[in-house]
Amino acid sequence: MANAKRIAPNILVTGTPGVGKSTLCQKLVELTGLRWIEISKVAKENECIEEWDHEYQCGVLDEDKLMDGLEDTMANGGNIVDYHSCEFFPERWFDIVFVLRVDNTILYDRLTSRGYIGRKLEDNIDCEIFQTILEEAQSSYKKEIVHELQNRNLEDLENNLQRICLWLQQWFE
Ligand SMILES: Nc1ncnc2c1ncn2[C@@H]1O[C@H](COP(=O)(O)OP(=O)(O)O)[C@@H](O)[C@H]1O
Repeated sequence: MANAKRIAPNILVTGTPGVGKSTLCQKLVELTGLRWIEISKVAKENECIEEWDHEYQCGVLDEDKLMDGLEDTMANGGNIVDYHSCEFFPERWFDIVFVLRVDNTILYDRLTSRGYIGRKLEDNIDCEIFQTILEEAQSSYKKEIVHELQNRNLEDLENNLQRICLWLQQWFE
């Protein structure tokens, strides 16, 4: 079994930028004590950025270097991985995958208040409208471990936290 040696499960939280991954992960860490792995941050700290994409104002990942660096941590389990893409992670790493979703009008407001404009703003809105990350997750992981979670407001957030904590409790049992 892929998770035979894990002391705790590995959770992937993914979705378009602005859907609320960091907010959810921060709360999950407080509730569960699991380790939060923010891929963008880890990539920067470990020099896993190959180049800078000027149009999108973001780094292009050296995926192989990043994966090698995370392998031992992931093998032990107990991690919540947070990233806006998911197809390049090894499938065996994750016990469950959550894809956060929001209505595009809500996402628009969140991204404009973050300072996104022009192409970067439009492409991220399109990414959500065309459910690109959900489809990416469904084609990269077993369908039964991929869960779509609406994350429009604080009530959704609360429900999502409860649902994930319940799943975790069952995993430990
Ligand atoms: N469930 C929610 N309800 C209302 N606002 C939220 C919710 N989740 C996140 N936000 C807000 O949306 C913005 C983007 O959230 P963030 O967690 O940074 O998203 P991501 O990590 O996916 O880019 C932040 O301003 C955050 O406060």
